[in-house]
Amino acid sequence: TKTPIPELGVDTPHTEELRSLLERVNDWGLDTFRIEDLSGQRPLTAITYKIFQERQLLNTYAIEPHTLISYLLTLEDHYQQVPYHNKAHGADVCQSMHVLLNASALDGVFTELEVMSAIFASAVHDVDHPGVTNQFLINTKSDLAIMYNDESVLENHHLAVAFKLLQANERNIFAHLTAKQIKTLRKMVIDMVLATDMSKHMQLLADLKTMVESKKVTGNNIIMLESYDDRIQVLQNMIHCADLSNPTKPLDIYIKWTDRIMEEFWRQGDKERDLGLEVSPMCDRRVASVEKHQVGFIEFIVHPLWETWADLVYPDASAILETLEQNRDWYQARLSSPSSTPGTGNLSSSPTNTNISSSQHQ
Ligand SMILES: COc1ccc(C2=NN(C(C)C)C(=O)[C@@H]3CC=CC[C@H]23)cc1C#CC(=O)NCc1ccccc1
Ligand SMILES: [Mg+2]
Ligand SMILES: [Zn+2]
Repeated sequence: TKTPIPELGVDTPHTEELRSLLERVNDWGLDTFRIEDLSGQRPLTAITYKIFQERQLLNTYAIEPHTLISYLLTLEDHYQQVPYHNKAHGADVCQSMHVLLNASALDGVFTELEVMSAIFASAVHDVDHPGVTNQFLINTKSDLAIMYNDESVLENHHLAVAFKLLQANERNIFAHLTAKQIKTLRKMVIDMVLATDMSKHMQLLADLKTMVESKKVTGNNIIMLESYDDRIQVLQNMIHCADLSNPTKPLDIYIKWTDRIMEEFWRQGDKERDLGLEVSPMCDRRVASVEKHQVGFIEFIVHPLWETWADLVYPDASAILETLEQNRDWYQARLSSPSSTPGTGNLSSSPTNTNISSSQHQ
């Protein structure tokens, strides 16, 4: 005798439009911002519920729809209202992960349980993010840094919150899994979310490159992964790619994510300045040397990762890599040519105090 669940899992007057947008849940570049508006500010619940249905996970694991909705709504409410690391980012990484899992080179490679672990991990991966970096939490001797001894502080916290929320019976979506299945799921989710700590990036990428060099495939180009280490390594790189996927999306969407992360970095810089701490790189809104950071972020972090991922699942991620390179070229062209705005002269040789506001992105 519970209240009936709305068709799309969330209460909205835009059912028709939201339904047709969610039909495109398998496509790269789905507009998460539009889903946020049409779902009554419930992008994470709407998208994750759709993906669980799409993959038949409710049937496979006897998950009660009410229980899934109850968990997702509570999870979503535990994402903080910060500029970037909010519920829309959680929804975006979850949907990006869902698309990456569909690569034909990975067809039949992962079990249903591994797939559910990956979708769950991406949905929860930044829950209760306070909008500041691990280094900031460590520098300010925060309770979280004390709790986790300065090691992957945020990522440990996201995991603890996500699993804590499962302890209520009405939210325990894994109630009908066997003890062995829960043990496997828990370990894989922990390994994936911990891999989203950027301090693990270089090691993850090095291991992925080694795997690509020694890649073994079946007759129809499907990747063979024998050990747990190989399987979790691919899933860790997959969630890391999803977490670093903003620059691979359509430019208008990429720019919106960039505006959000910069505002979040700049607010951290404001806090550091107020606390008399040294302002972190990328975090000073007064010295936003955007061009240097932007090129650095894509050139040294995002492109090397996606180039290697595109090798692993060749040719499934080629269009994604192409969009990334187009977006990079667009930014570089803008930053090296004289800006249309009078008085700023040639940006690339401009004083570092050139502050490219988001309005100039258009
Ligand atoms: C979406 O853009 C981003 C999205 C995410 C991040 C992250 N950075 N980091 C580290 C590398 C500092 C994290 O640990 C975060 C947490 C986990 C994963 C990655 C996150 C950075 C950017 C950027 C930029 C960047 O330079 N734009 C500069 C720029 C400004 C205006 C116009 C164009 C470009
Ligand atoms: Mg994170
Ligand atoms: Zn994230």
